[in-house]
Amino acid sequence: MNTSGDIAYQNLRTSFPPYLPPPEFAPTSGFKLTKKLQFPIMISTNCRRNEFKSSSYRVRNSSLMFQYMMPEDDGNGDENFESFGHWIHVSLSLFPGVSYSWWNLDEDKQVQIGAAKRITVYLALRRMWKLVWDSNRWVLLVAFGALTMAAISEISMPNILADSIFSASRGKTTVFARKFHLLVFLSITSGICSGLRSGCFGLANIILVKRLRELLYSAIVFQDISFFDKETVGNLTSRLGADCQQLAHIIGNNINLITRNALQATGALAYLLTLSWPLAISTLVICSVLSAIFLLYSRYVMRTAKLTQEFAACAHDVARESLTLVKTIRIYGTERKEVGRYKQWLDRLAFISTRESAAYGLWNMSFSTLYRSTQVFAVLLGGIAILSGQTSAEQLTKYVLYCEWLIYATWRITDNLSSLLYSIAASETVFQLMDLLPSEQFLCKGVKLPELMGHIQFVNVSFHYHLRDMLLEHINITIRANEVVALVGPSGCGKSTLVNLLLRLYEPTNGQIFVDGIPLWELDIRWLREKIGYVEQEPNLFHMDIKSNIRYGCPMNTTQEDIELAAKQACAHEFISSFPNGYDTIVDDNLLSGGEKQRIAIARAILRNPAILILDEATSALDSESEHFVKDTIFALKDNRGGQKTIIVIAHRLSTVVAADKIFVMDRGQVIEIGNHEELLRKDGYYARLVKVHNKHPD
Ligand SMILES: Nc1ncnc2c1ncn2[C@@H]1O[C@H](COP(=O)(O)OP(=O)(O)OP(=O)(O)O)[C@@H](O)[C@H]1O
Repeated sequence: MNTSGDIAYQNLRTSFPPYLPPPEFAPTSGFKLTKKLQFPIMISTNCRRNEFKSSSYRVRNSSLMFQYMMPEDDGNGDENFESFGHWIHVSLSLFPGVSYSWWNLDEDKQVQIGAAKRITVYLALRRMWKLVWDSNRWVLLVAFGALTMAAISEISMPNILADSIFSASRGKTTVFARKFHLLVFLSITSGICSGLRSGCFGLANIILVKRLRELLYSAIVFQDISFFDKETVGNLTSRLGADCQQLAHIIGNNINLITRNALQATGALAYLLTLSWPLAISTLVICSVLSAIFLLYSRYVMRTAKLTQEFAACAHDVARESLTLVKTIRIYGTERKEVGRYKQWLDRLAFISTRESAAYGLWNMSFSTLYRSTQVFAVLLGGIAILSGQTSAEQLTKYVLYCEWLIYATWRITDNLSSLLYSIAASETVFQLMDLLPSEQFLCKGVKLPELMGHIQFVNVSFHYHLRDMLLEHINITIRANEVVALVGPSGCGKSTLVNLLLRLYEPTNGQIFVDGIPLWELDIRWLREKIGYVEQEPNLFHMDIKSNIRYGCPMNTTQEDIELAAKQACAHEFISSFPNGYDTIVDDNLLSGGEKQRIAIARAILRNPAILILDEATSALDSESEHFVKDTIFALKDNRGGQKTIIVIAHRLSTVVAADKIFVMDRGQVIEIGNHEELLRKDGYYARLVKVHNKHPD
């Protein structure tokens, strides 16, 4: 790459990072910045276009923002010709439809979201209408009743207004008084009805957003765990927040205003037709032209809406992630990098919004021009009609007033229609998520056994995560009821995954898991999970008091004494009691140490007196003394508290596993050794080697 081109390119990248491809896709030679850095500046089409196209950066869309690079001048170039070509290029870029048009949108994202099923305006409206109607139909009935009354009152007023003025000018006192009283009556009616209309539609907004969020949230919560592996939390919360709010405007604002203005427009048109049909038709023609322009504009709005929605969700996701990991960011000093990452999405949002605003400006310009020309046209035609004695000044006044109403109503309709289409476009992803069927696990009612013994069998089980290689291969293990077993093996060999399969968080790719002789998928999974106590490596706490955190998800009624006993067994009572508010202290994920969180999670698992207890590195953050105490208590619980327990322990510390009845040694997704501590030592295999290493470097 030549030096000047290289530096220039780097400068451009620094200034406009989202709009230029990364350096590996940059033109390699023969490019320099032109002298004319005028708006809009572009990337020359002679550069390595195909490479640009194949990259994730769409130069076609973005280049047209501000950059202009031309092949390096060999010294013989014709300046005038270059300038002329430049301006042609610039002028053409202002028109939509040209491949390098300024109006082209950054549609990389659309490719990704293209899977979202298209929804028609009718279907979206019907769904939203039903949501409000089913919750409170009276709100809608009163709202539409008030809307109709207000619209009729308002549209009658210009006619009566003109009648009053002209009756006064003609000295007809009685007529004037009657019209004046009518005006007062209509003013009061329209005032009351408008207030009622706004209030009821506001209420419909609230109902709709609440129902949308309820339904969307419950649709999301009941998805398979693998769904959450694919979707980001920020994306989902953005759908629940901003997108639902956007959708709620459809009934409360858009439909409300569109219906009101449609009624007013119909009334105005009816009056116009009675006044003068040629004038009415000329106004109609102008309204039709406006509608045609609006159609073009609305199609553009639909596309910008979807992109805005997606980019906003991505920005939200980045912000959520950065704020959640703020400590890591501070420690690694990556604040600026994170701001840059967030800004990248804001830039893309601004890119779309700029075009959207420009399109809105154009649309408003067309409207204003046509609106004014209607008035000019009316005065011209009306003036000719008055001069030739075909119409009166009163009729012309009424005509001009109603003409204004008609055009104004048309503008309000189209304006709200564009906002409606914007929301409908945003509704696609929301409805798509809402329509997801709950996980199979919640749809089928499985078998509930009278008692869970805790006999577990993995028969030829294989498994891989979505888009990953096979992780577990042909696992055949048996865990007898009331046995304590340990899973041992190097990090990443699939120990936690094995447990995830037992909890049915994922389904095996092959093979079957049996619990008490029944295939796992035949059992009522909620019932089974009630009987399992699970403590994960990095337990999470909810933002609520410690007592509620320990009691969380417990299927039976518990007293304060039960909670305290469980906390004592988990070695948690002492530190909880040291807090000023004891068990009522509000905690969350950030307010306790790792070891404290683990102890609360262990207390939570002990409290529910499970038939199967799974401890996945559950004591890894505890000091040795507490770990031994907790381990001894848990093992002692085995035959205690009204029922036996099968205990599965995953641990790296060998001190935790030596007491197990059976140890499964895993490596690269396979169980390679089975036996108790002594048996495995005698085998002198992988486990024995682990013990030797451990004895050399005890933790
Ligand atoms: N949700 C997931 N999606 C894709 N891959 C995953 C997922 N969860 C775990 N993995 C991958 O599966 C492999 C096994 O993970 P697993 O947590 O079962 O290992 P482990 O033996 O419990 O490790 P450790 O002892 O470090 O906890 C890892 O390579 C991990 O990256």
